[in-house]
Amino acid sequence: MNPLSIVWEKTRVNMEDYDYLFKIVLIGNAGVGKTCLVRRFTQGLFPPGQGATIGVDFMIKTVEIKGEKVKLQIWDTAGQERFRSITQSYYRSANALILTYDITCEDSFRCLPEWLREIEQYANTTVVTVLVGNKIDLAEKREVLRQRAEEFAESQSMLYLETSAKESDNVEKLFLDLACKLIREAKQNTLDNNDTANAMPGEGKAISYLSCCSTN
Ligand SMILES: Nc1nc2c(ncn2[C@@H]2O[C@H](COP(=O)(O)OP(=O)(O)OP(=O)(O)O)[C@@H](O)[C@H]2O)c(=O)[nH]1
Repeated sequence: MNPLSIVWEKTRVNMEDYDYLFKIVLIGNAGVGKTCLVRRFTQGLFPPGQGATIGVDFMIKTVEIKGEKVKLQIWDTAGQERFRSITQSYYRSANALILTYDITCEDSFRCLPEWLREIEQYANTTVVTVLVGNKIDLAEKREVLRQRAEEFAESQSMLYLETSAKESDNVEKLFLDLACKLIREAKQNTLDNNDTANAMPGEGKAISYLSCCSTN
């Protein structure tokens, strides 16, 4: 077979590999559990002695929702201040941001307005943002009341969820609910743009969503 046709075949297969492609970026203070959330969701494990992320890490997971294949590109950013200029460059093309804090660490909650300023400055205005309070397995050490976090999230038009990467509480729900919301918005957007006739499987829907989705 001509090598060119092999390349074309592969491209064609890849294009049909999924119905939607979404980019999700996790942000938040160092040590709140971003990497553990990603690894719990993508690999089903809680890594022992997880070290700090250097720069940005990347994982992919494809899930099936109501018969449609959804490819999630998940970007795990370093929370440390010194990596901020690198991580900011990943906001722009994100379809969704998971802003994470640690329910046992008041400081990580108090920094949220600073993170929101970053989002406002660097992310697309249409990005979907979810606030996540992680480490709920450490209930006895809780420093941030759920109601306070819920009210804060509502005031900022963010979705809110509490998770435990360690115990696997709400981790699947976090990513799957987010994927469902992104699909809904992509479909709405496709309808609004009336461009379904030209959409290629695994290609057109994501592209039209990426370019002009509406959120929250
Ligand atoms: N008890 C408990 N510990 C957790 C949980 N999630 C993460 N941790 C612990 O918190 C620490 C930091 O976790 P990471 O996932 O590395 O945090 P991070 O937000 O990615 O940190 P940076 O990469 O520095 O930004 C590690 O010691 C984890 O074992 C959780 O749900 N429960």
